[in-house]
Amino acid sequence: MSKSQPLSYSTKQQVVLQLDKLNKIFNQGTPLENHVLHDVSLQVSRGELVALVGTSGSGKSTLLNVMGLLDVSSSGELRIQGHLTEGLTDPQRTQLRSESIGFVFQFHHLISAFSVLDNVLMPLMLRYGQPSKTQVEYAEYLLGEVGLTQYMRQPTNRLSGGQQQRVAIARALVSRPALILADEPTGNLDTQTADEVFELFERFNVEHRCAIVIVTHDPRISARCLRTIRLTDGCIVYDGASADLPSVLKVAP
Ligand SMILES: Nc1ncnc2c1ncn2[C@@H]1O[C@H](COP(=O)(O)OP(=O)(O)OP(=O)(O)O)[C@@H](O)[C@H]1O
Repeated sequence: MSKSQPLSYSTKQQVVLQLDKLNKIFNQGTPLENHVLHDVSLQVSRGELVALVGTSGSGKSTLLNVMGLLDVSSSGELRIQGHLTEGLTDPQRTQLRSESIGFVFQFHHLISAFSVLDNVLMPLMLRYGQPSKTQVEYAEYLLGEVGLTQYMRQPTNRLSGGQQQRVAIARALVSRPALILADEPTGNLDTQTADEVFELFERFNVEHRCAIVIVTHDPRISARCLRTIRLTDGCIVYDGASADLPSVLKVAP
């Protein structure tokens, strides 16, 4: 699978993410062994907006990292857009990740010395080198969509936390990924800014039909996702409509 050879998955593929009996054991076989994810099975389809919730240490970030090919599982199967990921080489995993997945983290990970526009273009520059005119225009369009046209040429460190998170969302979308993985993207924002940022996720979820999995401790945010997956000690204890989540499982954080 060379850099110039796109992966041959069907764009009609509706299941974007499929996990089958996935386990993650840190420090396996040592006295520090820590079995964090236990037989996690789930599917996420195109256009779904899913909240991933659970108490601190329940394994949410670990699961998100494995889903995003940032970490490997210890056993089980993970498919991204139909591609079985076990057995892929590192370059193949990188290619699949950059073609299929956009990431938004709590602390945005922007490069402060670069302009807002260059930060958004970064995934494309890493993949293709110099971005094309069409790609630059799309990045500019996305910055318009997140309300940052006037800041495009400024370094990101001049922006507020909410504005920086908007840049991170535009950056996650610039490759037109089928899947967005967001780890507490509103965690360090005030309530109003968190709501505004989440509204962007909602909008892009509808307009671009990307699947979004969002780790959150905020019950207001998870309630606005149609589906909630709840982890307890690395096991899925609930996967269904957010509206039907039993109140005993709603307890924050
Ligand atoms: N690299 C690692 N090596 C060993 N153990 C790890 C590693 N990363 C995470 N863990 C352990 O995995 C468990 C789950 O951590 P994780 O960060 O996934 O939880 P979380 O649900 O995201 O927590 P939080 O809500 O506090 O972010 C914890 O016991 C943590 O100590």
